[in-house]
Amino acid sequence: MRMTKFRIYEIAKEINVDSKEIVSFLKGRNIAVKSNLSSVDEGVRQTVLKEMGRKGNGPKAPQKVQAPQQSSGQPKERVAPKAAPVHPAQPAQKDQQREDRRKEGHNQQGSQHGDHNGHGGESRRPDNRDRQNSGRMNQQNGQRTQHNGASTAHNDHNDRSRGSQQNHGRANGNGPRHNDNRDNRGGTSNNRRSQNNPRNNGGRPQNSGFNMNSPHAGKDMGKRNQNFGHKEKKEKIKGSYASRDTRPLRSADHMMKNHKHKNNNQAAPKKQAEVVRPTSIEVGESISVKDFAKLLCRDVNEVIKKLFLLGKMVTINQEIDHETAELVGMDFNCEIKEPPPEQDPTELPEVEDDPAKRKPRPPVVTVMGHVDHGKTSLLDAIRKTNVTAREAGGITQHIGAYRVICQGRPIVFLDTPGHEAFTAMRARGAQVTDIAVLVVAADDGVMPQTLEAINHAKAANVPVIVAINKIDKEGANPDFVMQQLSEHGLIPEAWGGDTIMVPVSARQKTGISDILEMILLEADMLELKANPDLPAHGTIIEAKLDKGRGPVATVLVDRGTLHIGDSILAGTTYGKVRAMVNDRGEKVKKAGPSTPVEVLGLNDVPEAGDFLDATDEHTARVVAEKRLDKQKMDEQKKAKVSLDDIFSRIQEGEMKDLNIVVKADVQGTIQALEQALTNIKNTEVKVVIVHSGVGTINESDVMLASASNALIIGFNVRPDANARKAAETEQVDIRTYRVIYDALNDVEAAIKGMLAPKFREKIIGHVEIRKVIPINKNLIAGAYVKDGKITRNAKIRLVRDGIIVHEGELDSLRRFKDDVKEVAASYECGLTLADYRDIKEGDQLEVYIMEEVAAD
Ligand SMILES: Nc1nc2c(ncn2[C@@H]2O[C@H](COP(=O)(O)OP(=O)(O)OP(=O)(O)O)[C@@H](O)[C@H]2O)c(=O)[nH]1
Repeated sequence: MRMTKFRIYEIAKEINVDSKEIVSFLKGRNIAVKSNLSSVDEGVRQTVLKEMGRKGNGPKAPQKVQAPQQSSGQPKERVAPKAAPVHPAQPAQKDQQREDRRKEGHNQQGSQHGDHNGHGGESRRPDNRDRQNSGRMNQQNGQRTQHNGASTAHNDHNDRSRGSQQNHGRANGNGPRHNDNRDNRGGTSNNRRSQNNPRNNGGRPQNSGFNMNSPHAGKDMGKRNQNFGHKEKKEKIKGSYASRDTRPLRSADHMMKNHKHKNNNQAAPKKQAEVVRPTSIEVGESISVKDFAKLLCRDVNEVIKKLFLLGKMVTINQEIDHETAELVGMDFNCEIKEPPPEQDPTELPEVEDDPAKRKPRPPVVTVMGHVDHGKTSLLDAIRKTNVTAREAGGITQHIGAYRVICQGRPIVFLDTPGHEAFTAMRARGAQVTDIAVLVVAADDGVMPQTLEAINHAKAANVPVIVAINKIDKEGANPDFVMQQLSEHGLIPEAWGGDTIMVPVSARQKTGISDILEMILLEADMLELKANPDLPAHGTIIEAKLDKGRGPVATVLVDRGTLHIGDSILAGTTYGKVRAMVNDRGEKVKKAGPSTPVEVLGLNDVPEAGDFLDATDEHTARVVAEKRLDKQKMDEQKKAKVSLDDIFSRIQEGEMKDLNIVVKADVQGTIQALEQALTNIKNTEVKVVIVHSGVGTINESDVMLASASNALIIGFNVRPDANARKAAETEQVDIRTYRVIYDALNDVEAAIKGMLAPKFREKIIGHVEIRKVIPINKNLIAGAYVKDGKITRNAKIRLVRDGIIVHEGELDSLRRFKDDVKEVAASYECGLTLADYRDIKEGDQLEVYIMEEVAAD
């Protein structure tokens, strides 16, 4: 910015002292000045104003004003104080003085203003000093000002009249007397008003200040033109705020003028400071031209012009899109940014987790395996040998997870063996397990649940370490187990694969430290790390309502550190950590990464698998409430993948893989089905068999399907009661078939979007055959309705040991000797099946109807 220079004589006028006095004052301070024409910078000027201003404003000042060289000859506009910033204290005083004097002068002059106006019209622009002192002059000149055309009084008169005009301008509308004099102010007054007092013209900047209502309008024009000359000069000298750059800033202009009006001397430099415009702004998808201009700090017309040049004809209230705003922004050297995405009210803002600040953390292990292969025994063996023995005074306590120490390093074990808890957790989106230990009994080998466990671990992408248990037993054959596992993709390291397999005996506690060492080795490979210095984030492992303690949740912290007193949010619950208890029943004050602790202080019982976060109290409560609202809404529309909506989900791009769990009565069928299903070709979707097995569809299948968002296809098999219940709560679609072709057709049709079933099967009850009585040639079944009901018209499915042996209809249904339409739960009945006689005691009947599905 160009440095503003001030002439000595200008400063002298400003503070009513002799220029020579200033020259000598400056010389005395070793500031090189030659004469009153020398110029000084703002700093020097401020010094002079400060040091000499007091003197200048003293009682001597009025006399100074009358000095001839100051009241005539010099182009006073050049020293117009608007351009010259002064010490802030002074103008305020001056303003006050001026206001007082204005009142006095005004009272004295009364209506005579009009008479003086003719002179005033030809007068020059007043300088600041004149205006400042005009009140005084009015007082001083007293009678003299009443003589029209008196040449000696002319200047004074002009000065005085301008002084009063200015004050009128400020006070305009405040009283009838001021209004009376409105016209008298003529061009000069209007000119000044237009520059100095936007309030007088409704805040609109006017260039002319020409008052059309004035009876002197014509005269005013002329005067205005003259005054323009002055004004232009002044603008040139000052690099004025009225320049092109600043003019569009109407509101800022307005403010400046108001400000100026109060303090003429301060205006110009401030004005320049306010012109600073943003170099970047945020604009959403669209914005109105008006708002855009406001953000840019530009006049709306400027923006419209730019848009016009871009070929867009828009009006002030019209919306422009982000891209257009970007183009305009470029022209104005302003970057147009996208606003940050809106925060999901049910989620906490992401915490910055700098990988460089992460520190190694202990691994979290889950033990899985087939029933009775020794999962619990292994967990007990590990706990006993590594917790109670090594950590004195510890009374192990079941909190859902525990820590053991091996080679001085902790390992965390989840207490619930089996893949059920693991998968249930995963179904909720939480994956706390780093490593899975698969227990396989050396005397039993790979069993159905072993395979399930393998598939669960694979689906979760968790590395598996195999514990070949019960090696102490007679008939134990670890090699055979290894071979079996190899067939299912787990090839032992000893055979060139990458699966660690450790022979152990949970009963004799052998191989325990080996397996722990292997866990640590695997953990090292995984490079498990977490930053302990962040706000805590963890997963709820277990939660219950304790009579004495209220909601108690076991949390496994996975990042950050949880402290007593932290405000926490867990699923839809929230609260403050009141107390924490570790797996040895000790009270702790903090819990870092991979530390399981019981947490007290939540307002309700969260669910296992919920995430826990430490955050501020308000956020915890608000987010929990929002989650509760969302949960309610979601429950209404929650649905897992079902054959019926596969197509629409493919269309929406939601589904790339169609995950299927296949269960069948014999292994051969599974293979055939798997092959046929994976052969279904579609460009958008790929069929993935996440698990397959022989036997009844069980709860574990449902949980795996839920976790993998899969559907279950059963071939000649049925879901058991637990599976049915789980499928209902987890909203898993189970489809059962008796002909491979039907199954393939359905899947294919669903993928192609052609599956439009008009009927859907609805199971209405379950009946157990308790006795089979042959009467004549018929076989009558004495049956008991276990749940729901059986109706005469219903269809039935005869299931023996989880396998469907017949599907058909009833021939008759009786209670005692009467034919009945239906028999309710807990009643006995007699029934015969249409065209089927192979009924045995213990057979189960699944009773169902085909329900019409409402068209979408
Ligand atoms: N001989 C021998 N028996 C064992 C060993 N480990 C476990 N057992 C026995 O095997 C049986 C089943 O052991 P659990 O630990 O209950 O097996 P699990 O896998 O937890 O069983 P579920 O909880 O029913 O799934 C028990 O009778 C144990 O005593 C072992 O290393 N050697």
